[in-house]
Amino acid sequence: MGTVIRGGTVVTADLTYKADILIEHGRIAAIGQGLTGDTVLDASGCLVMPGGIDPHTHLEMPFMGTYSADDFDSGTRAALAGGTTMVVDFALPSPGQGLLDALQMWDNKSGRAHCDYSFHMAVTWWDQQVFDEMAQVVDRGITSFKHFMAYKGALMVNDDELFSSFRRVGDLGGVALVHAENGDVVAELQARLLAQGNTGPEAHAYSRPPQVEGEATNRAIMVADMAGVPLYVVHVSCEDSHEAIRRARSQGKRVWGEPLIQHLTLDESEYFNADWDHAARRVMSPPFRDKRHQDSLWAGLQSGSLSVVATDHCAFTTDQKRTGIGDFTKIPNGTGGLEDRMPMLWTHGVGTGRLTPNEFVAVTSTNIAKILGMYPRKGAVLVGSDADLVIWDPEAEKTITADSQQSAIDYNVFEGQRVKGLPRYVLTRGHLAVTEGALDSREGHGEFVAREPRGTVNRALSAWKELTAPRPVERSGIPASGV
Ligand SMILES: NC(=O)NCCC(=O)O
Ligand SMILES: [Zn+2]
Ligand SMILES: [Zn+2]
Repeated sequence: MGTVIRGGTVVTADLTYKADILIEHGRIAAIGQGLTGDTVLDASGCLVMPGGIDPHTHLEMPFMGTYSADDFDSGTRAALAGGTTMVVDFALPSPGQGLLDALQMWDNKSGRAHCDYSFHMAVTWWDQQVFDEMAQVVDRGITSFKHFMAYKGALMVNDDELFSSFRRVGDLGGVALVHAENGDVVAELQARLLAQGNTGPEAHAYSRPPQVEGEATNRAIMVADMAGVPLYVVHVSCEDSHEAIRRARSQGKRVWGEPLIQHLTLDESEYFNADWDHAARRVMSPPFRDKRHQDSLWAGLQSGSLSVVATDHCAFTTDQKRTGIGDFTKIPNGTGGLEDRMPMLWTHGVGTGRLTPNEFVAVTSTNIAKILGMYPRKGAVLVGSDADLVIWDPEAEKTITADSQQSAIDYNVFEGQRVKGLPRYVLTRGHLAVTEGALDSREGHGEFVAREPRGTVNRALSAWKELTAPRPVERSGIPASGV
């Protein structure tokens, strides 16, 4: 007979209405009035929404000489506790490593997941093997390929590699992702700052001004346009990058931008804290910005020029951060946020009137499900969709604290923040994983979600590129050669 969610208000990206929901075999079986089931969850006073999807996590990622501290166990527990029912992580080949080989490593790690997951494949180097294996990666349901324009000497790819890879992704019907920062300029600024005796975490922010992000975002947009591939810009932190995306979209280019909850709610003053640990714990790339940039990001979500709110969850312990004492370039880059994204965005977005509840659903779930080719299995409240649902109590409150979090690290960048709006229940494919903050999730419950290439945006872009492709002019009378 299944589980019934009774008496709530269903909120999707485009609709708000009162209805019960019946769940059977992990999927939504019926939506209507007066539904019955073996188990009844009381949703009175609550909103029933698609579970959050975080398309940007780095769980157990090898990076800067260490591994990010949250793995698929603690990371997906954190996700569920905060109302996120799916994560998309990055399979990251080390330079010279094959894509399929890297995928095998990520397959092994993800067996511990408590919620569903998928992968983006990173392109960190380029040759014929990478070109060939990209097709097999797409056949396995991974249709998005990430490129780092920063991290020179490690993950960074150059423009020729970027163009070749973007063309390949376009031909395979996928989406190109970029971390857009000019890695050459960052490396120069880092060296100069260190030489001048700027060794503390604040120098991390000085070494990555908004211009390095704006320049790289513009470049990636132009390269993607020439390659004929849809582009998704991760962790957009500033007006300089947002402006490039906004302009591209107004010109009809297929570009999406993803701000993070950290950039929306924390600012650069964190790096000037007198406590080294406090500042280093917040070192991430791009760094936090000033209020003007934050306002730009919020406006982008309101106007639709930015599409998705993610976390880039890449958590390091204080001990790991301390590797960079005396040299800010050695502080592992990354912050957490998986458990806090939904409550923080609700509090600072819906709670302030910047976002409607429907817009909240769009930017935390539905938009990315469409962009990545998994809608309406994910990101929807429809009969047949996976029962990944969050029953959201807009009146429930808590104070964020590391002591009560699922994440394995010893601090929380949002420590002490009061949030209003929390999950009453969270269901992952029908399994009740969270009840008012108490977790009852299962390690290994999470399943890999294969995605479809050649979505509607790809097809439209391909049709346009084909129509406007260079063609030789047919000429009847070609003059004889002068020789
Ligand atoms: N963002 C960050 O600082 N760390 C994670 C890796 C990345 O996304 O660049
Ligand atoms: Zn990045
Ligand atoms: Zn990232």
